[in-house]
Amino acid sequence: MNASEDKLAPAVRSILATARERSGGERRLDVDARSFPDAVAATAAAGRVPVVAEVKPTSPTTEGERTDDPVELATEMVDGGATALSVLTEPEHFGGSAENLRRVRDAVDVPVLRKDFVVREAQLDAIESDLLLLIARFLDEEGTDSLATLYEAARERGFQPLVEVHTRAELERALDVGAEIIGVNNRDLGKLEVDLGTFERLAPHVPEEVTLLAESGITSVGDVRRMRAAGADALLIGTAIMDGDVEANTERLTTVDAARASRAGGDASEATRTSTEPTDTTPRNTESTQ
Ligand SMILES: O=C(O)c1ccccc1NCC(=O)[C@H](O)[C@H](O)COP(=O)(O)O
Repeated sequence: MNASEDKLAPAVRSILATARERSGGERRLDVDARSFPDAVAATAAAGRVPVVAEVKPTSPTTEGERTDDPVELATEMVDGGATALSVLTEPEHFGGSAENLRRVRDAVDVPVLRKDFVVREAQLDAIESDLLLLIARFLDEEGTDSLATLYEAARERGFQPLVEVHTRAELERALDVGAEIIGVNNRDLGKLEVDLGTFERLAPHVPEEVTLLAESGITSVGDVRRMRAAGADALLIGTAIMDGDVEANTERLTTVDAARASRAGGDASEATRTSTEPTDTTPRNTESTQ
């Protein structure tokens, strides 16, 4: 175990160990991806909040497992207004599978994210998807490929890489490889605690041209407003959608009156706020780091 792995929650260490062992695909993929930035722009233009709804049967922080057919759940999410879907493919800790992703992507026409823990190039070829998650914290470590290598390899295959970060240093690494889609995970993989302030601290350091997602811990209409006010182009929501009526939950969280505010203090392209509620669009302290 290396020093940075030692700081991970036991469940996450186990996820990473399993991910390292996983085999890759048999042939190099060539993906014709559905554009995520275009889908986000279309949703925003229609006056709704762009949400990536996650098919997440279970997780280390969830009690029990949802065993509904993933295709039914995915269809309900799209009917509820989801801009894109995230499908867990990690089997042991999240109850996912590559087959779930294949079936969901065949059944819907929105972009679909492969939500897995990819650490080596060959693993990119396991299954087609539109978006592909690369978690900065897990890469550039012993036994993994570098973020730069995986980012380029994913792009060459036609994937749209979503680079996930949690700290300022990880954000800089994402920007260094030229990431065009970045997700700030509010969940700390060390303690598995959620703090929406993570997104608020990092968002001012993200250039406007990047498509920026706020991930994890978004449970209420108030949280949606808070993340949009901090500059989120889109929100990745799992638990709050999976818990109960999936279509109604998705609709509730996508129809919030919450235009995105500028991340750098200037005018954001879609910041045509109609809400009468006071909203903080002040630029954040650019000195703050994590
Ligand atoms: O969700 C977990 O318990 C978890 C534990 C360990 C590593 C990753 C984990 N989640 C992965 C995710 O990124 C979330 O599923 C996703 O951001 C949605 O989060 P939420 O809306 O809080 O379910």
